[in-house]
Amino acid sequence: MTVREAASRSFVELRDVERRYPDGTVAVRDVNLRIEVGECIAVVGRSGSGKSTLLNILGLLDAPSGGTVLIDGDAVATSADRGRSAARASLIGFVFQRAHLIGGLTVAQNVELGGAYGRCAAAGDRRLTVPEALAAVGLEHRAAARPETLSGGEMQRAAIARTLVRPARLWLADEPTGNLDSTQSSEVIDLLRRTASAAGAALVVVTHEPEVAARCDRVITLHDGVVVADTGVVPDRPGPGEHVVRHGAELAATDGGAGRGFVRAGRLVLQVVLSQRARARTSVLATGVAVALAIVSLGLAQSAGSQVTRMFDARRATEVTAELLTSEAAPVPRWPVDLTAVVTFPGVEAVERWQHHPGTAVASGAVAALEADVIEVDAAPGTATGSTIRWAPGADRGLAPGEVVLGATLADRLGVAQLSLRPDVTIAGAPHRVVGLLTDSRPGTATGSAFVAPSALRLTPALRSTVSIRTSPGAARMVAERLPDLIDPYRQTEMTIDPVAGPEAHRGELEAGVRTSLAVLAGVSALAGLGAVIFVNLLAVAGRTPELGVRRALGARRTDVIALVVGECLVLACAGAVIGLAVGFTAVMVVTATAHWQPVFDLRLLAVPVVGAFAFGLVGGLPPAYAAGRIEPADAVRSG
Ligand SMILES: Nc1ncnc2c1ncn2[C@@H]1O[C@H](COP(=O)(O)OP(=O)(O)OP(=O)(O)O)[C@@H](O)[C@H]1O
Repeated sequence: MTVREAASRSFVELRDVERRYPDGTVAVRDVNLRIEVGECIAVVGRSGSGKSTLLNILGLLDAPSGGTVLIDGDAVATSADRGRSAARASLIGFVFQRAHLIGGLTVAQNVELGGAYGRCAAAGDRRLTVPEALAAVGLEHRAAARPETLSGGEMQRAAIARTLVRPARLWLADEPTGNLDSTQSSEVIDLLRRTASAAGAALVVVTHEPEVAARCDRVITLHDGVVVADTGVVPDRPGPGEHVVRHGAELAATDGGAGRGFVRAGRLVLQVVLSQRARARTSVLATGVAVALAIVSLGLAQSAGSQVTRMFDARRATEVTAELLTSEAAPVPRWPVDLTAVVTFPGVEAVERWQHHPGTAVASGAVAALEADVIEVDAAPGTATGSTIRWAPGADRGLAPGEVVLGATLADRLGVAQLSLRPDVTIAGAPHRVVGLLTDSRPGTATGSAFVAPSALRLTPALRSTVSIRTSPGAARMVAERLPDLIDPYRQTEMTIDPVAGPEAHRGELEAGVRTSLAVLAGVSALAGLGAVIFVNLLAVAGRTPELGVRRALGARRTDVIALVVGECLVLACAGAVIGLAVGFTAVMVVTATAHWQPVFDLRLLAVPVVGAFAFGLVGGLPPAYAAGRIEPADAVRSG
């Protein structure tokens, strides 16, 4: 560009500008204007005449549907959002009717936000630091105050300070005194004029108030979207070459690089998170509950699974039962069953052999004769079978010849259930003293049988023997495999060995069932939490439309707003995940301790909060971020 071109060029130029809204309303048309640096212009007109629309086009919040807007010779108004955002950040300052300060941030933080999205600097850049800007508007004593505690005039002064920390050279004020009384109104307009002039900026004020318009150098009147009067240009201003603004690619170099941008974005995220306590609490809570539920479900799945395993090991892998059958034709095995080899086999802890003599005559004083199953047992029943015996007072808890332990049912039938009376019964014609009652027996319902020590009684032939073996944990399978050789090396008897029939298969099935159902519970709770997080964040974004609009007006690109919302969601999700992890592990400890289970902590569970934080932050943050990215700044600042 030649010096001549620069000299003949206006700072802002509108050529045949038109704005037609999608519903067909033509808000402004045929607007041709030139604005020079240093001018103070009032835009007046009846309600609906197009003043705000014109201001939004000048402020690059809205794009014209026809015509050209040149700022410093660049047609930025019709460029893509990214270019308009960058130009907004570097050139434009807004003072809105309602100040649009962000609640939850302090006045100083609000002012600081004015420079937060600036990616470029002007030569001779006159922007102020936050304390300087606050001092310039007389608000240094309210730096730490919340915006909601300021008076209307103070709010507008804070909004002016927010513009002073920007390198803005086109200041746009939409009804800046609309909510103020006449004294405050004059003060604010004078302050605006003074500070805009000191910043070397042009000031355009939309107003309904004639007193405000009277304080400006030039008045433009709109009627039905058309400029019907313009009092002209005041020549007392810096020359167009005096402020050369560098923007676009050339200015990106002054951005400070990706690292600084990241730190700046992080600070903005933290500001929002800390300022929106209620939303932060709800969001953290939803993530925390979901992560805790997932941890509890998965943690308990492991503990419960291992509990199932141990129960199986404890109950099943320590027991072996062998049934030995002979036939009536050859009731006595030719090779005598010898349990010595079984008793001394490694891992065997106790052996108990029952020889069943069915249909043996049993009688008592009260009952003449019954046929019952008489079982010869080496010692007292219960060493390996876990049978429960109620012993008679003074009995030595063993069976000697001439003594009998009666099954509780049989004792009832014989009318000898009163052990204290030391009853006698007759078995196969021989008298026996009842020394105990068998009330429960795991290998079968033996409460109808009578137990005697091996003796010379003339009993019916034993066609069935049961050998019950208790082993050390885990040895049952090996004992079962070797049992036929140990008991009956020549295979004289028919033998069934129970159980140890692949308990791992059932165990694995059961364990998998427990794990699957709890994993489904974990998944459902995670989805419910995610839904809650998305809902809360969408609500939060909807409530923040004016705030996000202000950020956009201050130069934030769509991607900045999206990154801000996703960043906030990530921070909240991380906080929730940490809390969820702590609560989840505590709950697993409490539940397992209460249920006397062995707690199982798989380090892989630590992945749950990490994955949870990312899933809740990113997946939960994307829908609200998308909604935030779609906010149109022009509509958003109007809606506030
Ligand atoms: N987003 C929109 N969609 C459709 N029509 C719109 C939209 N925004 C504004 N308008 C219409 O465009 C016209 C100009 O509106 P604008 O807000 O610019 O006027 P204004 O002079 O600023 O009014 P006021 O002084 O009441 O704020 C009005 O008829 C308005 O209803």
